[in-house]
Amino acid sequence: MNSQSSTPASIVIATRESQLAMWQAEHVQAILRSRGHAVDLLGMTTKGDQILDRALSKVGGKGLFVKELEVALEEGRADLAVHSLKDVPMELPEGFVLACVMTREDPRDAFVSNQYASLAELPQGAVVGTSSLRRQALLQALRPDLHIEPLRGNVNTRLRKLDEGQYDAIVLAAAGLMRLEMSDRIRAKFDPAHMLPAAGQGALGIEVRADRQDIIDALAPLAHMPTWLTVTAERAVSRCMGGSCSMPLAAFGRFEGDTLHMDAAWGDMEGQKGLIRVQASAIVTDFATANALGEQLAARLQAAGAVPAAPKQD
Ligand SMILES: NCc1[nH]cc(CCC(=O)O)c1CC(=O)O
Repeated sequence: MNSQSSTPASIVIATRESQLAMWQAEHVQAILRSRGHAVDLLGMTTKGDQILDRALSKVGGKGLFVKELEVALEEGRADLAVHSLKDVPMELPEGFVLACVMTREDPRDAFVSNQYASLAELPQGAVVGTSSLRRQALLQALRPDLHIEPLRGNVNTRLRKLDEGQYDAIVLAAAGLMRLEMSDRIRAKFDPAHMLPAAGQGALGIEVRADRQDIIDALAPLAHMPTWLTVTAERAVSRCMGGSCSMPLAAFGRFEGDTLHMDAAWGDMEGQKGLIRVQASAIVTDFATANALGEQLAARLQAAGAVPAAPKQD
């Protein structure tokens, strides 16, 4: 397909149909409309069945949901996809790029419970729901007495399971609850110093085909550079650790002037090394310095005993 560089007549956003995904797509739709673009949504039902074999074999990466949207981009049925950056694999499949990263919502994790106001108030041996290995490792370091039980599903499903009484508390990203106007469910926000967020948590990234310069140009004004640089450093930690959702890994950065202060944590799945935490700071002004800082954090994690997953060949 030819590379296009004119202003697009109308822009189509591919989106999953969960409430959070729809909110995120509509958010980008509203911003683009306010900038004078005509924007439509292409809602896509669940994974698998809509993926054509041809395209499936071409696209790599992890999340099936992300893949499905990429197929729509590849086939030209849509122009962009909005993702929670936390769910986007560290390496996009060939032919796709992040056109921009937008302003970050609250990056913290939220403590959600119908009986207890905070983690500290949970009784000994209370049951906390999360399927995130990162949250599990960090919670266990804070409160070794807690019973962590798996909790899957979208945000609404997880809240329903809490309300049914299966857990004393659950941990969710504050950003998701705030976007869905369910901040009233948040009993406490964790201090990132205790519950270090996942790389990219709370930030939205917009994925496009690398050859769609017209869309990349249209999205340029939506970029928030401090967020983009911060999540670039966070994602570099993850990439260097071979991170995926099957590794308990946290990476979080915040700017103070030009200096990006970073924290990272890695949890030992076998439990022997416990939780390894490192810090580093550097002046970050571009993607190269952001990546270098993330790589330094990953090197420090490994020097302290963290074990990266099988290296990627590139
Ligand atoms: N893994 C699911 C997911 N992906 C993004 C968010 C929340 C929004 C965000 O972090 O941007 C959530 C829910 C959660 O972790 O509680």
